[in-house]
Formats: sequence, C-alpha cells, structure tokens
Amino acid sequence: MSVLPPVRRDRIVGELPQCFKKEASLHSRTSFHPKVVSACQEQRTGTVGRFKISKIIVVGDLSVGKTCLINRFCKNTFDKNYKATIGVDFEMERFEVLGVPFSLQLWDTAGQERFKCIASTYYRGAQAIIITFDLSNVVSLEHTRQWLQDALKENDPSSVLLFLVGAKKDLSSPSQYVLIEKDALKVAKEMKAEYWAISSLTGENVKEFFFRVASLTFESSVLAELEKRSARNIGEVVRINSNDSNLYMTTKKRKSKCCK
Ligand SMILES: Nc1nc2c(ncn2[C@@H]2O[C@H](COP(=O)(O)OP(=O)(O)OP(=O)(O)O)[C@@H](O)[C@H]2O)c(=O)[nH]1
Repeated sequence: MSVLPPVRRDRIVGELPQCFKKEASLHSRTSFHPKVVSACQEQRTGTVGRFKISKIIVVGDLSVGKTCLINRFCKNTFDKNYKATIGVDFEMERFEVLGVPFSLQLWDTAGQERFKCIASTYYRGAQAIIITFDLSNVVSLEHTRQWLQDALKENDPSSVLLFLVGAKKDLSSPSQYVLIEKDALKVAKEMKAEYWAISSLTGENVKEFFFRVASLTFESSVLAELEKRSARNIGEVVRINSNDSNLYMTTKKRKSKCCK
C-alpha cells in the first residue's frame, strides 16, 4: 500500500510540454519519444515510477532569483525581500507523467561566494542543471559559463540535461529584453542548453518551464532504463548462445565418440 498522497491534479502531464524557443531547445520533437510512450502504456518503466527521485540543481549568481523561481512553482509565493540562501535548500515535487508517478528534488544552491563551497558539495548526481541569470543584469549572463563548468565537474556531461533560465523578465524593458535574449540564445546554443525566460513576480512561464524540465527528465530516465534493460537482455542472449554452443560441442563430441 502506498503511503504517499495522490499526485496533485495540476501536476499531471499527458503530453510533452513545448519548448520556449525552437532555436535553443533540447530537442525538436513535439511529442514524447514513441519508446517512452509504449513503455509507459505497458508499465515497463522499471525503477522510474517506483523508487526513482530525480535530482535537479539550480545554480547562478547571487540574487538572480533562484529561490524565488522554486518558491513560485512549489508554493506559489513570491518574497520581494532578499534573503541569501546559506549553502543549500531543497523542495520535492511529485508529478505524474504519462500515468507514471515521477518525483523531482529541486536543489536551491547559494550564489554568494562565501557559501559556494558548501553548495558545490551538493552538485553531484544531478540529472538536470538549471543555470539561472538575471535578465536585467548582463554580467550574470556572462557568469553562467563558469557556473556550468563548476556544476559539470561533479556530473556526467554526456547525460545531464541543461537549462539556461533568464529570470526577472518583468524588470527588463522590451528593447533591453531583445538585446539580452540575443546573447542568451548564443550562450544556450554554445552550452547545448534549453533557453527559457521567466518571471517569478508575475509567474510568467514558471509552470511551463518546470513541466518541461519534469517531462524531459522523465523521458531521459525511461530511455536510460530501457537501454539498461536491453543491454542486460543482450548479455543474457550472449550467455545463452555461448551455453548453446557448449551444448552443441558436447553433443557433437559424444556423437563422434559413439560412432567410433
Ligand atoms: N522583480 C522581480 N524580482 C525578483 C524576481 N525574482 C526574484 N526577485 C527578487 O530578487 C531578489 C533575489 O531573489 P532570490 O530568489 O532570493 O535570489 P537567489 O538567486 O536565490 O539568491 P542567493 O540565495 O543569494 O543565491 C529578491 O529580492 C527577489 O524578490 C522576479 O522575477 N522579478
């Protein structure tokens, strides 16, 4: 019997949420990978949906809006007063994707230099990295490369999903926004990250963004699980085949012995 309450109705994902900008997205598909859809229909998602909790880390300069982003999504609150994150903090969010329960652990890390050392010890084992900058502060965008480099030291660059998020969209004027977005798209492409612009004050794009993160993380977890399973099956076939050939050899030997 499950001890967890049912997933909230507004955390149910039935279709792949769309990207924010096609030119800086993780993939161009508009729906979930067909292998993932059939695995979910046939309940072949293995540990995904049972024990798996995906770790997501949020990094970026101090005061760019990391805590507010998480709080807007998880608690639907916004605090206009700045309180620095000391070390790390985390929130759990439960989703249901294609009928399969899926949990995200969202790690809010400190941007202040003096707390960075503690925060970086929690970077390891992330399935996705959200690199955040302030859309009204171009220097914070320039620093995102360094944040990514630090986070990748603790993670496998070939499997981790990257998101570049511009926060505080409400603070930049339309003309300012156009300029910084042009640079941000360049940085996102270079990093192979998906780009989003959000505002935690107004809530613009916050839910859409986290639904996309949850869905792409879910998809990559299921694909990894399927790959692991098929590698195990190939191993078994090879073992069976080698046993078969032993059997064949023994039978042949026996036969030839009998014929003599
Ligand atoms: N106008 C506006 N202000 C924001 C937004 N997001 C955050 N802020 C403000 O920016 C300040 C810093 O926000 P935080 O979320 O605490 O920043 P942080 O990146 O977590 O900072 P550290 O914990 O030091 O790393 C606060 O005063 C927030 O109210 C936003 O979308 N719009």
